[in-house]
Amino acid sequence: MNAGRPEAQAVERAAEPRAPIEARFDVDYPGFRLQADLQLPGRGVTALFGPSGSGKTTLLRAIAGLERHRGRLVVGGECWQDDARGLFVPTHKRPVGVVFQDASLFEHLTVRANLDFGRKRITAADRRVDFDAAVELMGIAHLLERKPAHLSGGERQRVAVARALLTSPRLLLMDEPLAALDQARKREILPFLEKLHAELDLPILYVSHAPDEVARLADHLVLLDTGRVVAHGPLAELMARLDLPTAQGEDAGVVIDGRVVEHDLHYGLVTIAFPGGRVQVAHGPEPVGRRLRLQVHARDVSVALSASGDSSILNRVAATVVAEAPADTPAHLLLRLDAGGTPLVARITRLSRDQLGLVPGRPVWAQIKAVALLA
Ligand SMILES: Nc1ncnc2c1ncn2[C@@H]1O[C@H](COP(=O)(O)OP(=O)(O)OP(=O)(O)O)[C@@H](O)[C@H]1O
Repeated sequence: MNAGRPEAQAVERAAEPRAPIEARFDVDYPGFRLQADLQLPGRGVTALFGPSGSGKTTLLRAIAGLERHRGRLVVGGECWQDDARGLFVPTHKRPVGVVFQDASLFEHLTVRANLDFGRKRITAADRRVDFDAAVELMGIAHLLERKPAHLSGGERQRVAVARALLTSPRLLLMDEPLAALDQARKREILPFLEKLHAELDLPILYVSHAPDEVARLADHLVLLDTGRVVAHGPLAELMARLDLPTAQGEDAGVVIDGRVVEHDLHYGLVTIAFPGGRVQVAHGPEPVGRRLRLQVHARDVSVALSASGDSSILNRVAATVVAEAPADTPAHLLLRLDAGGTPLVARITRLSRDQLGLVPGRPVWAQIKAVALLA
């Protein structure tokens, strides 16, 4: 173990802007074509999101170099593939960590030996993630002497993530790492992935078709459909777009990054502020100043013309109607609202729209029935 070694660095916490990831690929399978030309942020979590068969895994594997397709790829300023120059860095030479749906650990080795396998793939000089730090980050210290057969699904995935980190990657690729887990295991591992995100300055590409995971973990979103990039950009911006498939269905809604500003111990509420407003939600342990992500579903937002407090709905935010779009039933529509710079989406009936005259430019009050705290 590297405990106490002065040169061992737990994490990289560089504050300087990171070179973006440039990925251009043209994949031609019989009956399926993927064309992507993306510039992705060099830090944070980018989710590749889309329906089954849209090309998420194909794109991830092309980036890992597991399959060779036509394209160009630059990560952290290093070119890993450039067809124009005949350059293709083979996958085992790329500083990339990959975590798949099934943890694919060596069953005959202990957790410690599995982790050592990851660590020994690179020379001491190239090591940027310390053994103890990776173990601590994934909360697996108590599992080190066990064999994988004696781990739960969530624990296996945490070991797989730690093993990937110990290869000191410049990029972490995760292909539906939670898909094989039940809801309880998923809930167990999500906080570790959040910690990974918060503490490591390592860009992560995360394939998922679960909207709740994406809302919770992603900063940036790439929406794929039948091999095409439908849209990509910051998560909050894309979730508020009415013209994208994400605006439809039960999970439609916005994510808002806010900050805890006050606790009301008497009523057990915590106030979270964001540009343009504040909401109160059931009290949690989060200290004042803590940044939190909120999710507000379109189905939980209604619209009123006055700020009448004559209702049990606690959270009302002044907003302006920006635009409307069809919803999933002919009776409903989606309204995009602007609450002092923070977008909200409301799913209301067409009848209400006409009765209240909710046209673009109209000042309104957004009544928020429920707010989910995501992190
Ligand atoms: N090696 C291959 N040869 C031929 N076709 C392939 C190959 N790999 C994937 N495909 C096809 O490419 C398309 C995209 O598959 P891909 O696995 O990338 O989708 P996905 O978005 O990750 O789907 P899912 O969410 O179901 O995992 C599919 O139609 C699939 O059948």
